[in-house]
Amino acid sequence: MKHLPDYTFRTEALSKVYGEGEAAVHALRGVDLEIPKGEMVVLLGASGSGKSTLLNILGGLDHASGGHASFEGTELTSLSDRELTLYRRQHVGFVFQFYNLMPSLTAEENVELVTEIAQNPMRPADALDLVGLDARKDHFPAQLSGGEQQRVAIARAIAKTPTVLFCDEPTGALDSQTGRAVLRVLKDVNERLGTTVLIVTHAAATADMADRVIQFADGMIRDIQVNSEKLTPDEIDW
Ligand SMILES: Nc1ncnc2c1ncn2[C@@H]1O[C@H](COP(=O)(O)OP(=O)(O)OP(=O)(O)O)[C@@H](O)[C@H]1O
Repeated sequence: MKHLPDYTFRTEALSKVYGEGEAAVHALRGVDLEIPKGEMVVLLGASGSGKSTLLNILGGLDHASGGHASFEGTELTSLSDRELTLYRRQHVGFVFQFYNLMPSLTAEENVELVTEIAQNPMRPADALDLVGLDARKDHFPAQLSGGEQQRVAIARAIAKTPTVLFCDEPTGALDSQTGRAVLRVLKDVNERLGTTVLIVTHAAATADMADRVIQFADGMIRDIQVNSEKLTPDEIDW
């Protein structure tokens, strides 16, 4: 019997239009996609090609205008706002370019903000340990480097043990050495926790460490590449 892979996400003819009439922007124009469980996926494409829009729809932050998108077989496009909120809370972690940490809280307290409302959280100290910051848990964001702050943001995102981790330009504000450290953490999360990881980035070299590389252009997928061999964050040519 043929083994069918389990998919975290599938989309079919997914479209998104912002605005109406002459001001309408067609951000997604029919996206067909399958993302198998547990993969690390990199989305590349020029500015304005629709990458963040796709992430926002798959992450339950925005509604599609047409087509289908499913998460583990559940149709996201037919969920109410309340159901999308529950979906995000249970299954989705987000990491953004700017870390969005609360400046008046320590690293550990920033992570606790999430674990307090999560269904099946890790201990905040364990999440910080996983990103290599256990020794910095009592530090405030201003006492941490950019890369360390991003690792706190990753700890916060993974502490609720999400099924999927969305990262929009996670290394965009970091130098190459610090960026590598952040990518090592993302790879670790993917491999050790089995979390499906989607990374939107302009750093094209990141693609070499992905299982799957999706190239976007003008709201459509231009190319999908499956890597038979992956490089480590230390091997990629930044
Ligand atoms: N809220 C919005 N209202 C109107 N247009 C929008 C909105 N969000 C995005 N767009 C437009 O949709 C298109 C796709 O934007 P999107 O942010 O998805 O692209 P992107 O590939 O993520 O770009 P970047 O790499 O610059 O982040 C762009 O033309 C953008 O201007």
